[in-house]
Amino acid sequence: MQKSILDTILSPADLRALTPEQLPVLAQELRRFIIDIIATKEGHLGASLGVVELTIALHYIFNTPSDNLIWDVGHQAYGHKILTGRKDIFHTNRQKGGISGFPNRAESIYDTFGTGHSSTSISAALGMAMAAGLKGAHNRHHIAVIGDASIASGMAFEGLNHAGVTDANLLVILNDNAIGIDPSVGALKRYLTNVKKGTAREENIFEALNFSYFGPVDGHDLNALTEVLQELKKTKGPKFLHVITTKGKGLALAEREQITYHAPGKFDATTGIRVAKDSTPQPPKYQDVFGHTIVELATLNKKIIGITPAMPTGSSLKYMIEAFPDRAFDVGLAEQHAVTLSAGLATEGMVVFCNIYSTFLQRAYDQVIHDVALQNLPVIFCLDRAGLVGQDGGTHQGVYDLAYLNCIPNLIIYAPSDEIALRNIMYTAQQGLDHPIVIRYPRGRGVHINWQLPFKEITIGKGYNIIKGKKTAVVTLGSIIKNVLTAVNEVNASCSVYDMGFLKPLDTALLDTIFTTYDHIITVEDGSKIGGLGSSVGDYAFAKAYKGSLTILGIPDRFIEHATVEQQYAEAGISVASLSLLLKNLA
Ligand SMILES: Cc1ncc(C[n+]2csc(CCOP(=O)(O)OP(=O)(O)O)c2C)c(N)n1
Ligand SMILES: CC(=O)[C@@H](O)[C@H](O)COP(=O)(O)O
Ligand SMILES: [Mg+2]
Repeated sequence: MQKSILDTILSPADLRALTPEQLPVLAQELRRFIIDIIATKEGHLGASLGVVELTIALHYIFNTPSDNLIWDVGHQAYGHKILTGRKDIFHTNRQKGGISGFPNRAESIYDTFGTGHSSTSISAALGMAMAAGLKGAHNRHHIAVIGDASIASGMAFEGLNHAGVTDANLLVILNDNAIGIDPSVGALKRYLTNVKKGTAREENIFEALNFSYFGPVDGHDLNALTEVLQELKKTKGPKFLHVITTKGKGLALAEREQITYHAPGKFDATTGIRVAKDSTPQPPKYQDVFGHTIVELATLNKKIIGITPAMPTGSSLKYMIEAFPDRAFDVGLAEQHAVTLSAGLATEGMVVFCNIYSTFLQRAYDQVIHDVALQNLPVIFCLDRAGLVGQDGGTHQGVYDLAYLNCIPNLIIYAPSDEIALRNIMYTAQQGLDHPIVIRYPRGRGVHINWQLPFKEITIGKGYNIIKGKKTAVVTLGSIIKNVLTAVNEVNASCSVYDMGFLKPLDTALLDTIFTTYDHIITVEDGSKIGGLGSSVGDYAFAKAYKGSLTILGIPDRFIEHATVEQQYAEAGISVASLSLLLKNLA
């Protein structure tokens, strides 16, 4: 059988040997290859399909990896991976032991900078360009490809602001498809739309920032792309190229339903139709419990406001945005702004639910301390995707929140053991607390089919005994209790199980009882072992001169890479099997 052009590309050097006429054929093959693999292996789809031509053009014109190419977020880098020697292992994408779903420096010399969180590419590329300048390597090019949602983030502006006063050999390419995961929002989006329509009356803002501006260019026209990139190669200093693309390009359904096809799960590679989900009733996703409960509460409490930074679908705040468009806001890809905006709203007595994925709140750490906790403003943070998140891997793990929040005064920190507890703590929090509260819950589904029960108030700072046993107490919090209870039942362990619920305030009265009752305490959490529940219990045990032994289980002091959540639990020693083994040995 005759080899496809794609089969002959083992590295960008092979790509650069092609004639310009061969490039559109390669684009077709590359698109097909991505679709065929992602249809069964799952992953991010729309973003990579949208940059197929741009990816080919960049590796064709620039001398990668000597020229540095950085993909912002990195969820659109599948074509880049395939063209840079990873075609044969692309089917292992996002699986344990396989390649990462994001650029990763440990994986390839072509992945010049690890990404996953957005809006870092301009700063990183500028750093590389400045270093090259200092080393006298003035001919090397440094390219940041950033999306229209990601460029609206503060960090991207910080990079542009600095780059504009340098002579760095930096090329920023705006891949403008007018959508993030959800449609892009904000004044910048409006401006970019006007630029595309030729109706922008303002001075070009990128030129105003001292960038040489090129575009807008059709990002699916390989001739236009290669031509403009050649031109850019000859232009010195900071340059900006505005490329217009369609997310999901080449798969009709993905073009039409861009939100769904950002990461569609399994689908038919020919039709694009998604594989039907099991129709038997299932417990709800935690995100939907949040999304529907906030609508219920907002109906009763007119002061409730909902905030999300660019994740209305992922957080399910979209339900409130639909129901109460004047009280629920997608503020764009801007976690820092989301937190301080929430603080501002709280100063005026609004009851603000600020929903941010655990991993993305890392961006707004100072805002949590300086703008919320220090001023003791009762913002209600809902941290979705807390704990281990599975295939997104190391960049997206929500395992640091308990530790990085534990040390902040004034914060209440709660991890519901199930979706009913999530609902009840949301109800409790909106009644008015004296402090800000962080509610952290995992990716995925809860455990109850009937979860929409009447609200019950939760007592702040109170933990509970769930199972009574002898000698050993297992002390836990959050949804990981499911693994603990399953393990206890499986091995018929004669231990007690405590659901602390709150990391802060810690139920020290309950701990006092536990210290006097048990010789051995095991803490279990799906957060970093350092600084979370185990650390707090350990500190308190030390202060109380507890004579028994303490075993702390949680996420070890290393990054947990992509795998299924179950595999990641096993790696951390908190899977049902690992807990069963531990409890069995105790018995
Ligand atoms: C700091 C941060 N917040 C949120 C996200 C989640 N996220 C991943 S992709 C994405 C949208 C990116 O949109 P855009 O930059 O336009 O790229 P596109 O998907 O359109 O290629 C968001 C919000 C993230 N990765 N990082
Ligand atoms: C690339 C990125 O950051 C998002 O697309 C993320 O993968 C979403 O995660 P969920 O699938 O958990 O919403
Ligand atoms: Mg976009």
